[in-house]
Amino acid sequence: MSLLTVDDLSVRADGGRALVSGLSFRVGRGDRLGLIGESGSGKSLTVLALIGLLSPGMTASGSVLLDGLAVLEASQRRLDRLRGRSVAVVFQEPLAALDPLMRVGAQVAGPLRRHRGLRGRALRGAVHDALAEVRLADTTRVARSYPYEISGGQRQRVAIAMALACEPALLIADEPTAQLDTTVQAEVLALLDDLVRARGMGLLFVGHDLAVVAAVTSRVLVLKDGREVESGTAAELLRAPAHPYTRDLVAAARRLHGTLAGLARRDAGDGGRVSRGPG
Ligand SMILES: Nc1ncnc2c1ncn2[C@@H]1O[C@H](COP(=O)(O)OP(=O)(O)OP(=O)(O)O)[C@@H](O)[C@H]1O
Repeated sequence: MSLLTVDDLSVRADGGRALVSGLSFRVGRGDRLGLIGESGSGKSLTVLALIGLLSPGMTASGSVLLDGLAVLEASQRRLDRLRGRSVAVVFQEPLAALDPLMRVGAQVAGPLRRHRGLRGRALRGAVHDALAEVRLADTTRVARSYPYEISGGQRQRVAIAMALACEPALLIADEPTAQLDTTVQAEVLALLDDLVRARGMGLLFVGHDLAVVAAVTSRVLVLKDGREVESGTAAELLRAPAHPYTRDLVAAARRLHGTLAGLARRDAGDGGRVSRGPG
């Protein structure tokens, strides 16, 4: 059974025109789907609709089945249970997920305590393990730090550790590396790639940069003005984009990263592992 099945999803503001229109896609365990589009194309509204977090005044129609739950019709209580357990989201800005006044270790401990019932020494050990798993060196120092005392890349690693703490079946990553500089971005992408593979999770990766999205996903859906304009394997879209808009995205990615040769090499042979740099 598919983990996430989206059928004819549309999102409207106050009954006005559709901001997202007729989207359909599926993500199964171990699948990696990219959702790509320029600013304002409807990526964030789609993500919010999938997890039942659209703001008041926005309405979604169609159907979203996430781990067996019909999200658009679900009660708040069922949605609360779903988030964290079946699906976790990593957003662009890690500070949105972190409390600025709380030490990092206490924040990572929160979901581990709630979802896994851990306490005392076992909980401290699990916090250490969660921080080590996202390749943070000196986990003791990081755990004692406040979010503003660590770097942007370290904060995003902490946000990923919190998202993974409840062992979700599906990870949604909404432009998780957009705020990071190129080297750190490549490290965080490689980390996500490894974690998703190791845990056999489904991944929905949202972004505006085709080189980045293609580096961690196998299929890509291109969104423009809230509609799908094209979809296919990442390699197909990079080599032979059919829609003019996709061609623009490929051209933009080439300009940004100089060359897509690294990705082409990956697709040709080294088992789909993410290259250490997006270009
Ligand atoms: N609460 C809202 N009320 C009305 N319109 C909205 C609301 N939120 C988003 N929109 C509009 O819906 C469209 C899609 O927005 P969305 O935030 O999903 O785009 P996006 O692709 O995620 O862009 P970005 O990459 O800049 O985050 C935009 O035209 C936006 O102005």
